[in-house]
Amino acid sequence: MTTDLLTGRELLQLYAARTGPTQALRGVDVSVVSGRISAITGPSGSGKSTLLAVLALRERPAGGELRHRGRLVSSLSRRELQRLRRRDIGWVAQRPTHSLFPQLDARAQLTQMAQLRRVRVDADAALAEVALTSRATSRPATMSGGEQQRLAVAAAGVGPPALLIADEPTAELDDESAALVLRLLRARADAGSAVVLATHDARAIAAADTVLRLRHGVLSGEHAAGQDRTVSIDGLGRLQLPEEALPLFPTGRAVVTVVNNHVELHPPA
Ligand SMILES: Nc1ncnc2c1ncn2[C@@H]1O[C@H](COP(=O)(O)OP(=O)(O)OP(=O)(O)O)[C@@H](O)[C@H]1O
Repeated sequence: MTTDLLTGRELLQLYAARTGPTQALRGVDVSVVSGRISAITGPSGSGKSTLLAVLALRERPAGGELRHRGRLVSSLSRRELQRLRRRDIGWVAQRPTHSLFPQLDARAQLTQMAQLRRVRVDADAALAEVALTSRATSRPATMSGGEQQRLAVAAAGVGPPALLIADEPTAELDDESAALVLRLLRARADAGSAVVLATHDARAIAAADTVLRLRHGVLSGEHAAGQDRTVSIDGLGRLQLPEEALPLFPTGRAVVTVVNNHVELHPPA
């Protein structure tokens, strides 16, 4: 089943900085679809983690409109938001220990998550899925970074949740661990979760159904696997060219020709 779980229009996020407000998101339109993996990619500081935090309902956007199953998120009460975050949204932080309970062993991480979400989990099967059977009674602090990451993804995926969000889930992983994590994310998407990743990792990008590219807080491109890339054009007609096209326009100017039903851009002669 593929349906829009979240839709964001003109999302804006600002942070206070010493030099004045930083615009981390500057008018992002995005749809998050159940049953699919979306990868958000882009250079460091382009707004990936910020967009994840907004989509995970952990941060309120400073502007724009975010809808969850058609309802305006800004109209939800604090209690409704808390309930959604606890029951429906799995979150894997950039540092996996930030999304794990430090005092619980690996098996208890999964059963605790199941209790919070009011679902059942076969914890041993879930640990086996990420090759952590031998670590069932280990706490996060005694596990390697890769094991912590696999555990964090397994715990976030209990349910499965309607929305599963992971910030750089494969960045520090060797190929074998990355494949396990990506397989688990695919299994959760197949079970109905909308999966959203922020990633620089070519392995994760290749595993996604849709890739969104952010640059300077603006969505500069989007493409679904096997399809042409599309870019957003805002109400004023502005678009961002793909990064690889920029060297064609070293002066920052282009000659624009509208030809029948398409537009051509050339460097000035
Ligand atoms: N809490 C905050 N306070 C102030 N500025 C912030 C905060 N969080 C993010 N920013 C700024 O917002 C912009 C976007 O940051 P964000 O972390 O979303 O980027 P990113 O693409 O995830 O980067 P990275 O790949 O390095 O994790 C950056 O300029 C960053 O410095």
